[in-house]
Amino acid sequence: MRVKICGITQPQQSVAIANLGATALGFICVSTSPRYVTTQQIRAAVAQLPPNIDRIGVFANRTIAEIRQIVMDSELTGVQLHGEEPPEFCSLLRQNLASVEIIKAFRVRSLEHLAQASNYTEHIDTLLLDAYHPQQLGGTGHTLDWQMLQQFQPSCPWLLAGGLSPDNVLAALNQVKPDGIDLSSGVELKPGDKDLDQVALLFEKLATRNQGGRLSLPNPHSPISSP
Ligand SMILES: O=C(O)c1ccccc1NCC(=O)[C@H](O)[C@H](O)COP(=O)(O)O
Repeated sequence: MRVKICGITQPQQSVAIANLGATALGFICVSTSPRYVTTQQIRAAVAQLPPNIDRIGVFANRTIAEIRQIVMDSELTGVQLHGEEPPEFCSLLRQNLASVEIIKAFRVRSLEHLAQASNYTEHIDTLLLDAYHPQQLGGTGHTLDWQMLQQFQPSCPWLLAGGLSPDNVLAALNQVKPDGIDLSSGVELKPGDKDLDQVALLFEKLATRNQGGRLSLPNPHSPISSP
């Protein structure tokens, strides 16, 4: 299963978190976030990473030209759209960023709202479901209604986000069957400063579950993901 740890700001933490088992790291390119990082900071954070770790830039309501520039300058392998980007925008971005994973974050307000996710699946690589908050775009620490997601089976891979932590991740995965998970504030000391003990605990918990025999699903864009 993919495990993305988001909101990395410190180079030494990015390597440590990859070594603990993360398959993807997220870098917040939204300037209003307390986890915001510049292109220079991302470059420093990804410089020592093994090539199989996905490097995802998180954007909200930016232009294609702006996203493309940051992707190129920061050597990102994926883009996560966390704003109000419509399906047509995702499609155009995909055409402009060949072989870069396009993840559309959906901040779920209700079951009716969740139904709109199907409008995106043919234009993106991966969906991410996150908690809705009227003032915050992400990193809220709020969980989704997992019961509501029990039947959620989109036609593309999807990641579960929103308030996950070592304490609740197994309960979430008992109810919901995503292709991967995304965590930020649940493994933090303070915004942008990850708690490596909590990250280690997360992977210990996930390992107990993996002993049950589930196979890992790699990112199809990863250079070493082919059989
Ligand atoms: O984390 C932020 O500060 C942020 C700001 C603006 C847009 C998106 C942001 N985070 C996106 C993520 O992928 C987080 O990991 C996701 O929202 C889950 O966060 P959390 O509930 O803290 O685990």
